[in-house]
Amino acid sequence: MKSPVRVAVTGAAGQIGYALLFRIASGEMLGKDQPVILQLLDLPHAQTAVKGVMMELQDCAFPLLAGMFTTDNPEEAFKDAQVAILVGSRPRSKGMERADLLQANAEIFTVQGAALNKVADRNVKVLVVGNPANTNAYIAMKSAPDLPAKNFTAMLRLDHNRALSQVAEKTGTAVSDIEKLCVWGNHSPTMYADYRFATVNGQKVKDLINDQDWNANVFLPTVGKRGAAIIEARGLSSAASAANAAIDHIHDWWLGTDGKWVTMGIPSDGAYGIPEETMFGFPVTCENGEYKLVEGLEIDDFSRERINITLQELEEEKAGVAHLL
Ligand SMILES: NC(=O)C1=CN([C@@H]2O[C@H](COP(=O)(O)OP(=O)(O)OC[C@H]3O[C@@H](n4cnc5c(N)ncnc54)[C@H](O)[C@@H]3O)[C@@H](O)[C@H]2O)C=CC1
Ligand SMILES: O=C([O-])CC(=O)C(=O)O
Repeated sequence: MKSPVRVAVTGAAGQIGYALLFRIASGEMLGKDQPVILQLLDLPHAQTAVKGVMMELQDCAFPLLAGMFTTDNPEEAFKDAQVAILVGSRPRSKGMERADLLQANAEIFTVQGAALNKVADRNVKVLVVGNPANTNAYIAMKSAPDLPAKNFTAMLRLDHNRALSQVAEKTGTAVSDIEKLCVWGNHSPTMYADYRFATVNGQKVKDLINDQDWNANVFLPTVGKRGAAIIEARGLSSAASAANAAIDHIHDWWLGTDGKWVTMGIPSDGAYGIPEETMFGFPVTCENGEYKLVEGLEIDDFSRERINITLQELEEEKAGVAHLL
């Protein structure tokens, strides 16, 4: 039996938490032979609700759930954590712009970055889900100077999965057969989902679709505004699909992708003209617990324009929180 992995999850009482914790405990994230200890964080007023979720986790009798606790203290929640999924933040409500969220959430991520810096396992894999995810991840990274910057990532996987499904529907193919798709930039409507390199059963997706008008005017807006469409329809932001994307992101980072491309928000090393440290969605492959940037892709004029738009938004978000760092 492997020794348990400590997984910290913030916002444990929230709707993403409810869709996420059971799947972590059942082994879908780190493998069906990997015991886990859940270290849950939420605000003081939410502790009773987290205890209710823990009662349900207990009632599932998951063989891989080796322990769990809840706390409102980040330094307790992140103690020795090997995986930290930072979900807790204020979600966007109907009519609210993401920029409005920036300020309120920035403060949360300076505190949590500092706590990770102090108490987490030195190889902790951090995934920021709470919006604005890229900038929150950047803040956490900058607040944790003693941890390697590469340990901090932001969730672009939901955009990636949304793009996969749209491409599969358009081409009448199976999502599982599509390879080499990626999403560049910010987790926001400016993200640039890019199927120029994608293949399905060896055929080029670009040739199968062969419709730049659909790309620019249907595909990109559909993927980019999907979160808002779900809020409009449900009255609540995406939760199950977001939790699923978080599982995919950590699963692939931990267990590898067998050479397949996935999208992760990672601190830039300067590649593709993205300034160093910018938390940016890039195509990566994962192996031996590390992600690796897919390098050397050609960036055409349309792509450069789209990448610049999402980069500019990230630079503005970064400037908006500079006084906190
Ligand atoms: N990156 C992505 O693709 C996606 C990100 N999101 C974001 O995920 C976040 C969470 O969404 P939901 O679970 O739907 O929200 P929710 O409101 O249902 O749950 C948030 C939870 O976080 C807790 N919380 C707030 N501040 C906290 C703090 N400082 N420390 C610990 N816990 C704290 C709240 O008490 C609450 O239990 C939102 O920011 C949302 O916008 C949602 C969907 C996709
Ligand atoms: O749009 C939102 O606020 C929630 C979110 O991040 C998404 O569904 O992509």
